[in-house]
Amino acid sequence: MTAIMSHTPIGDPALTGLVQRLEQAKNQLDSDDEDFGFLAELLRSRGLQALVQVHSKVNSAKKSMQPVMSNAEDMAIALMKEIHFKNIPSADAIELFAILQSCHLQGVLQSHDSIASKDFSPHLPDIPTEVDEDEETVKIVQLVKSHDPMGATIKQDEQTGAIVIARILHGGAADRSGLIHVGDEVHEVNGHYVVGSTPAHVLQILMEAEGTITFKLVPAGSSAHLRESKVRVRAYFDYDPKQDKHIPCKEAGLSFSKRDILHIVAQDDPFWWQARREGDRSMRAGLIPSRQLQERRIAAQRAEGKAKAKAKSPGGCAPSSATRVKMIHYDAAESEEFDREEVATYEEVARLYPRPGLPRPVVLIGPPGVGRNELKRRLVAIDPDKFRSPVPMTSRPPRPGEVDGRDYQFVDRSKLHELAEAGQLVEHGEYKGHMYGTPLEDVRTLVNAGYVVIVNPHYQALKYLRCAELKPYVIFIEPPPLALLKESRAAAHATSTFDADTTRPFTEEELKKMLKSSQRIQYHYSHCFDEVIVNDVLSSAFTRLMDAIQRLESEPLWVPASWVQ
Ligand SMILES: Nc1ncnc2c1ncn2[C@@H]1O[C@H](COP(=O)(O)OP(=O)(O)OP(=O)(O)O)[C@@H](O)[C@H]1O
Repeated sequence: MTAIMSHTPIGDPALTGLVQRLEQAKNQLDSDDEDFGFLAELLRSRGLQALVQVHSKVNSAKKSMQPVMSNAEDMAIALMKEIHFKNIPSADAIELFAILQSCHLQGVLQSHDSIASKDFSPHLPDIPTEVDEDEETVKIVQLVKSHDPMGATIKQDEQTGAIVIARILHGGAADRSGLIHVGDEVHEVNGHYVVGSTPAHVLQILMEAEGTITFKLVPAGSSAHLRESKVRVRAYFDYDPKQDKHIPCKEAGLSFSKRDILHIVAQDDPFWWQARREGDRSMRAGLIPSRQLQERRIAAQRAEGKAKAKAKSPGGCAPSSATRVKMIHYDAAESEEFDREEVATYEEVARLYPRPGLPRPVVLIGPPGVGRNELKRRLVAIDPDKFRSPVPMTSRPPRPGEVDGRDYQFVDRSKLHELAEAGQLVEHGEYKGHMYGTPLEDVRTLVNAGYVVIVNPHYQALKYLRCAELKPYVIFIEPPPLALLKESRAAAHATSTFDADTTRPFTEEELKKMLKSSQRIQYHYSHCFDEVIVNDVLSSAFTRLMDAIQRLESEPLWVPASWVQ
């Protein structure tokens, strides 16, 4: 009540008016003093006044409001990097790092950037005033034709024969107009009546049109509004829509290369997803084959490969189909261990930020003899307080000078068997009647103690190591081409690892074997690799490895989405 009587000045005229009206109403209405008091207090409250002020400011500035940047997210990452590399960051810097790292702030920055990079112009000319008599059921939409296609595909409805909008590409001209929806019937394009004609005819009109294109559309019963998904995937194959005979519209396709990160914006069509290349702020999404479609294609390619191999088989007597397919790519003897059934198309990914005190283990994969041990040894030697490698177990007795726990953990064969049975060994094997193995638990212990764990297991160990718990960074160490491989190994007097009992150089045959094995591993496991380092000149390969580890500690990197959720 007192609040009404005491006239504290109110800045906003609308609020002042409301308070005055309230006073008048109070005299006319038979209502509770308490209610009026409450309302008056609310209208005079500083909070509401501030809100109204902000609203008025935003309203008046609306026309001139322009985003100053569209890469706030990149800036935040750059800032985080800068803080990370500071020797002794201040408490404020550490707090800022934590704020920038929070997923909520990242979400806000991401939304800001998408809004900021949207271009809502160009301005369209006025819509013609003459419209159909049945104007309630017809809408006229104008789009400006530019180098960007209209951002929609059309098809002929199988039942009615009408030309309808088949899909709207996210961010394309049609999507941005907000006026065209899936299922809308196209009646006219630039004054050409197209009811009863074919999609090809409509496309012809569109191609010939210049400047503004005017559509007369009958809206779909329920407009299927598109909601943009947040899914990111890593592609495991190259795709060129121009080479794809089955894509509904080649111009609407999105080309990409193996390992590209794609932002999937729509998955409503089981065969054709819509996607943008991550970081590509271009307006329009493009069509890409869905996972289901791509898996079918790979299966069909394999079946075709099998059939061809069968046809070629001498004397018409084909070997077992599984072996035959392997022989197309490799010699069968060495391929038995590969899992032929795995079809890598897309993997859902998310960004993983470096976790202070919990470094990701580094897994070096590669063909035998390529130099993984050498690289690991150099890392541990350069900084033993930072890099550690688990000590393997063996069932063989210690040799003179060998120390238990330093060179090997000397254990009973039964212990190694037990761990192997329980799937608790990263890798294990038999050599000259003795068992060897690296316990998974030892990797865990070192990671939790804050060490950057370096392991160089057999590629099949990826099955155990590549998991959400350990979140490893997998680097494939690749041999250089044969000439350079021969030259570099000879110059360094490299010792062959193919024969453990002698210290002789690699033979040419062994180097060729290394290259072949490298191709095989890459063919089957490249979807597990985060990076490939060519071990040509040892010192450069080592520098690249150190750079990779530094990135790992300072940058958010893409990992399987399940590791982050
Ligand atoms: N870039 C290089 N140039 C010259 N020599 C190299 C290079 N990388 C490694 N070597 C040498 O090649 C030999 C084999 O390397 P290393 O033992 O590290 O192979 P590896 O990949 O661990 O093999 P395996 O998996 O069979 O144990 C060693 O003598 C090593 O010093």
